[in-house]
Amino acid sequence: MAQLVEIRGLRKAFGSQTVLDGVDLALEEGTILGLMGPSGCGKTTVLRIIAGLTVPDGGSVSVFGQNLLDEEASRSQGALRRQMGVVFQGGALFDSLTVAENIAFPLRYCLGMTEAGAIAAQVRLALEEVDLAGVEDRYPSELSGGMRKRAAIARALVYRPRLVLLDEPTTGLDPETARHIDRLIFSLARQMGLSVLLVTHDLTSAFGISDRIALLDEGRVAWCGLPSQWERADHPTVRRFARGQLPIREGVRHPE
Ligand SMILES: Nc1ncnc2c1ncn2[C@@H]1O[C@H](COP(=O)(O)OP(=O)(O)OP(=O)(O)O)[C@@H](O)[C@H]1O
Repeated sequence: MAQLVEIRGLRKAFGSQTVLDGVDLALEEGTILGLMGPSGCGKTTVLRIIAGLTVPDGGSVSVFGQNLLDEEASRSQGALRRQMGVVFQGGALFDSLTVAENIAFPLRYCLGMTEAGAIAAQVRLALEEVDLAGVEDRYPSELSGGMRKRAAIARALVYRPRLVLLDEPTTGLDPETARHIDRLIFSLARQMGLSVLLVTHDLTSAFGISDRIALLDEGRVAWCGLPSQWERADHPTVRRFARGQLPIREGVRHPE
C-alpha cells in the first residue's frame, strides 16, 4: 500500500532541548496510525510538523508524495494543507462563533466558498455525520465536552481531506463518551477512506481503532507494529510505557 506520510530522520530542538532526534514513521494510505508515548516526548510536535505549523531542524517529511521541506512544496503549502484536517488538543473551536460558523470557517477561508445555501448544506451534513444534527446555532460553551470534540471533528472533515491529524481526541472525556468518539473516528475514516494520525495517551482508543501503533520515546520511534504484536513486544520502552498494564481491548475493532 502507498505511504501517505513518510518521515525520515526527523529532528527538532527547542532551544537546548532536543525533542525529536531521528524519527522515522510511515502512515499507509487509508489506515489509522496511533502515535503514543510519554507526556512531553514530542507527539504533538510530530503532528504540527506534518501540518506545516512547526519547522523541523532536519530530516524529511513527505506528505502525498511531496517533501514538505522542499522549496516547491513550501510554495504549494496551501494546496497541501487543504488535503489535511487537523483536530487540535482541546478541539480549539472559536468560542465567539456558533457551531455552524465554526464548521463553515474552512469552507469559506480554505476553499473560498461564498454561497450561503451551499455552505449551510455542507455544515448540516458534517454535523449529521458526527451525530450532532440541530446544534448549528449553539456556541461551543453551550456544548458538552464530547459534543465539542465531535464539532471539532466535523470542522476537520467538512472539506473532505485525505489525511486527518487528531491530537488527543478523547482526552478529558468520560469512558463512554470517549468510546463514542472512537467509533465515530473509525467509521468515518473507513467510510471516507481517510488516513489518520491519532496522537493519544488513551490506550483503549489507540488499541481499539488503530491499524498500527508507534511508540515515541527519547526522540525516536522506539517501537512500531500491529496492535496484536504489542503484548509480545519484548521491548523495554513498551514495558515501561504500559507500566505493567495490558492494553485494554474493548475498543471498536482490533486488527489481528
Ligand atoms: N514551541 C515550543 N517552544 C518550546 N518548547 C516546546 C514548544 N513546543 C513543544 N515544546 C516542548 O517540546 C516537548 C515536546 O512537546 P510535545 O507537545 O510535542 O509533547 P507531547 O508528547 O505531545 O506531550 P503531551 O503528551 O503531554 O501532549 C515538551 O517538553 C514541550 O515543552
